[in-house]
Amino acid sequence: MSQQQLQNSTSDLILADEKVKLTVNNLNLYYADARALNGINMTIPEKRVTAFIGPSGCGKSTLLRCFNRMNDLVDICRIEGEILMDGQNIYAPSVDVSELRRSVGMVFQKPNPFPKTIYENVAYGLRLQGVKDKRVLDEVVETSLKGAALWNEVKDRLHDNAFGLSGGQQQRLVIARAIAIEPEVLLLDEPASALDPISTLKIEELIYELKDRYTIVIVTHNMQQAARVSDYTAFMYMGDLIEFDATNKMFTNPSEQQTEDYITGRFG
Ligand SMILES: Nc1ncnc2c1ncn2[C@@H]1O[C@H](COP(=O)(O)OP(=O)(O)OP(=O)(O)O)[C@@H](O)[C@H]1O
Repeated sequence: MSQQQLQNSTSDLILADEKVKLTVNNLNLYYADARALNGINMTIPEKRVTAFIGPSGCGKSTLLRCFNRMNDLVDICRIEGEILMDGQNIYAPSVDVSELRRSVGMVFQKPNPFPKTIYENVAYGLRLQGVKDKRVLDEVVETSLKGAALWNEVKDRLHDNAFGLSGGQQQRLVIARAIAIEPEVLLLDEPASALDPISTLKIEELIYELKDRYTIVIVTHNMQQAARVSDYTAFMYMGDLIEFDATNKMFTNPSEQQTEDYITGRFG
């Protein structure tokens, strides 16, 4: 798939026509007394790729981490408002956070395979769930590695240590590990920023293929990447959501002057 095809295929989308997967209502987030997110309201459409762009420190990663409650791990972090997934508030007291993180997988900037074999990295989540049947594990490892476009490169070395893979292969392995437990949402925090251009292109193609099955939210510093891979783009600035629209519209005819200034490189 060429980069041109990646871009053109996303051109005629309208947010109002989409099925909603996640809804953010009046979300404020504080690190101690400093407010990092200011009254965010947005909907993330199902089985689409949504990109968060904006200058460093504007709150992209903070907002992304709200979707699987990773910010719970930060002591000084406090949240007001709600986030609904399929209509249920993921911040309700009854929510099982481990279960939420099973449904909402996350991949970070730096590939973080476990110090285990390629096979065991992918099988890890299933083993945690108590799956022991070798046929089931073999099958999930194979389908997940195929799903992450890595199978052909590793099928003859499944029992080698994952650290022997290249950075780009490690990142696809981490994606295979994430999809092995069949999440509904995949959060990608600058997944290609540590990779060379060819590995980056492979990750972008992979994102394009995965969106048929998952709702994908990606934080990226790279505007060309946002334009290539995403269906929808959110532009953030200093904790505010400035504009959120179909990517094609945002990059050709943004509604807000601030968005235009940012995407044309006038600031940020
Ligand atoms: N754990 C934390 N403790 C205190 N402040 C934090 C923490 N994480 C982020 N912040 C602050 O919250 C604000 C938003 O940061 P965040 O990392 O979400 O921005 P970002 O847009 O993802 O930036 P970048 O593109 O540089 O990664 C920044 O002012 C940052 O310093």
